[in-house]
Amino acid sequence: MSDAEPAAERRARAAALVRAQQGADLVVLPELWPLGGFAYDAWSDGAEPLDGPTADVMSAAAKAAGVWLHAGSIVERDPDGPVYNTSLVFSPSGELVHTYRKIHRFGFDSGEAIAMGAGQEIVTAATDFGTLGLATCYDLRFPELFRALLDAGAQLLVIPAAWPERRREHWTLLARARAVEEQAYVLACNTAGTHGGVEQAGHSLVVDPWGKVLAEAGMGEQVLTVEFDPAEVARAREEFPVLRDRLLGIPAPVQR
Ligand SMILES: O=C(O)CCC(=O)C(=O)O
Repeated sequence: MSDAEPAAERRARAAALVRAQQGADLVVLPELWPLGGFAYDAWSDGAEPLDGPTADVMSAAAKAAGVWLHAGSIVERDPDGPVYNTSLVFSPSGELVHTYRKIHRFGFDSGEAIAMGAGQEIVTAATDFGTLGLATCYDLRFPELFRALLDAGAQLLVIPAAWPERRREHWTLLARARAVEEQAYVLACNTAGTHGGVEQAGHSLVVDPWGKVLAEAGMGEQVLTVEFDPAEVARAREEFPVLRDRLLGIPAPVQR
């Protein structure tokens, strides 16, 4: 992905990649890819509604391939509010069945916390092969969100991202931590190339409920194809039932 590539070309290229995945169950794209990820100068002009050009193209691509499609995120223009970093999930018939507005906005060296509104809803998506739990990029650092997704029934945690190369160790470590902690699959799809001059980490990865990395991409743009058994979530939770030992209600701290 290069900063210079126009959104229409990115959409056409992404749609062709999705169409080529016929026979897959689920396809996942990264965060904010139509606008070149974290190139926040482009966000205001490039924001689009939920029935805008990215949704149109992705709906058609999901339908043509007959796949569940987590189409990464767009800058959503809400006519009544701010813009949001919003993920889109399409069914194999091309229907937009779920959206998720990123809850934790990245405020460190990015304008996201200023430019975007914060999502307020925990979102899960029931599919033919299990329940997806939706999170986006920086959300990965906040385990309480993933506990809430677990409690809402999530079995496969899907995390599109635009994570920079300089913190790649955190990306892979946190993806594995969330998988072990929630005893769930983690499907973490990251951008490659540069956004606004920032080198992206690539290294999309799929982690099983035991924390084992089943597949990991390199730094460049690539399609990562992974076969796994969603029933492993139930097996892992049964075989090593650590989630049963959760403290339901943290005791108040004692002053000594
Ligand atoms: O947390 C990080 O290190 C990166 C987060 C980020 O780039 C994002 O939320 O898009």
